[in-house]
Amino acid sequence: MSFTTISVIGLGYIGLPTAAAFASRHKQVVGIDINSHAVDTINRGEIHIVEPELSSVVKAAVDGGYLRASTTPVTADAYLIAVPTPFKGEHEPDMTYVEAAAKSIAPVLTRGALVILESTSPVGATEQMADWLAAARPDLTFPQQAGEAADVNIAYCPERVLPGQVMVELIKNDRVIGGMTSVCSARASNLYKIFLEGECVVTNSRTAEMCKLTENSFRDVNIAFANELSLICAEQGINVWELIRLANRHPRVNILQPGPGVGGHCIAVDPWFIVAQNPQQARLIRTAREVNDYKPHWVLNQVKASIADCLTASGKRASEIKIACFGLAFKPNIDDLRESPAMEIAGDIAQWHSGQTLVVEPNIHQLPAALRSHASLVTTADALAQADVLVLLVDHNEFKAVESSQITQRYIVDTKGVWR
Ligand SMILES: NC(=O)c1ccc[n+]([C@@H]2O[C@H](COP(=O)([O-])OP(=O)(O)OC[C@H]3O[C@@H](n4cnc5c(N)ncnc54)[C@H](O)[C@@H]3O)[C@@H](O)[C@H]2O)c1
Ligand SMILES: CC(=O)N[C@@H]1[C@@H](OP(=O)(O)OP(=O)(O)OC[C@H]2O[C@@H](n3ccc(=O)[nH]c3=O)[C@H](O)[C@@H]2O)O[C@H](CO)[C@@H](O)[C@@H]1O
Repeated sequence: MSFTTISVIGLGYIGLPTAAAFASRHKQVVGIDINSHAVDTINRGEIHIVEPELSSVVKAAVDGGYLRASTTPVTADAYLIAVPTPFKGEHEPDMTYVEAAAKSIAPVLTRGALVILESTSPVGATEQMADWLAAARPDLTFPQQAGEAADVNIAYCPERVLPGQVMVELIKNDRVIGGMTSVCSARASNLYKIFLEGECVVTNSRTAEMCKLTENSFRDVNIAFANELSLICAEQGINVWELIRLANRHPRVNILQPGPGVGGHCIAVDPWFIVAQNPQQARLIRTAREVNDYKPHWVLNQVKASIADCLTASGKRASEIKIACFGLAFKPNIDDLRESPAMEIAGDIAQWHSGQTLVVEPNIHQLPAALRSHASLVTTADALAQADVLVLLVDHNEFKAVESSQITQRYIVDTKGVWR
């Protein structure tokens, strides 16, 4: 059965580009979101998030009549669920958004529908989602009871696009297809082939769930290695950036870069899903999370030491010292502040420091509420002209473009090795 109508549930960083990609191939796409501001914005042909090349694709899709957004679920041939899966409490996966999304589409499901879970999820989540749908629709059969002959097909197909390059990677990346049966996998592959240039690699739903968690845990562990090296090098008086450059000249060594910590919606979150389900086995994965989560505290201590040096050398009072934090986003050249170590560090500095805290973040127009009363948003030029202590937290292109002649300060904490 082919796909004429497609519904994407959750129109955020993943759902909106996915909906726009299907619509750009002239499928009839209805995006569903509980956020009416997002829905209204999309229906005007505009976007509520920052992602290169997304806005023109959404505008063309909406203007062409292929994409519309709504707060009310509608019947479709295929449903893709891309709602948040954060953690709650002691790093337990919070599946309440997936549960709500599944329950919201259950009433409009029809025989022959395909439901795909794209949200990053713990192992077993797709089977759980199938149970929620089956409980809500006893008149339809699902793969658990009916196998290949089920009325509704279900698959887990994780998303692995890199924020900042979503519109390219969405099309080009290979995609893992974890159908609950082989029919589910075949149908899910056919759906993605509407826009996919990469390959569809078929497995079962549990392996596909674990594959997504594995990819991000692999990266987290490797970044933790780099962050641990940065602590060791500071102790030993060695430049960690030079050290890594040299070690990476070995044909089989490829160390990642240290930074202020690991942020974002994914790498700082997903490894915990493995730890939560496998507390005895996942020792390295847990330690990597702890190493990366410790890094912002270490940076804060470096900043405090720098301020102490500045106080001694300048004879100023602490309240007269101006600190400038460069960057709030969780990685370079994006506006996403979620789970950002830079935000955490800037927030802690602003709370703790009795003098002025200046913040430079070229990708936002207003400081987030948590910072607004303790810090001011300024330009790079103003921060460089006014501050006594510079704290570089994100390697945005704008900061990389600063000439060494523009930096007159002696007190610099550079977490990304940009102003070495
Ligand atoms: N952002 C990424 O880089 C990325 C990459 C790969 C996988 N993922 C995963 O994809 C999923 C979505 O992430 P995101 O970054 O797009 O999140 P997001 O917060 O940007 O977007 C999620 C959207 O879902 C909406 N929503 C919440 N509950 C809903 C419901 N019941 N019905 C309809 N809409 C609902 C929210 O209003 C929001 O607009 C998560 O599981 C995430 O881990 C994200
Ligand atoms: C396996 C993988 O690649 N997964 C990607 C990842 O996307 P992301 O944008 O979250 O990933 P990163 O760019 O790695 O950034 C994460 C944090 O790590 C910091 N960092 C990075 C490299 C480094 O050498 N040193 C660092 O310190 C960086 O500053 C930032 O805070 O998860 C998405 C959602 O699941 C995936 O879809 C996407 O494929």
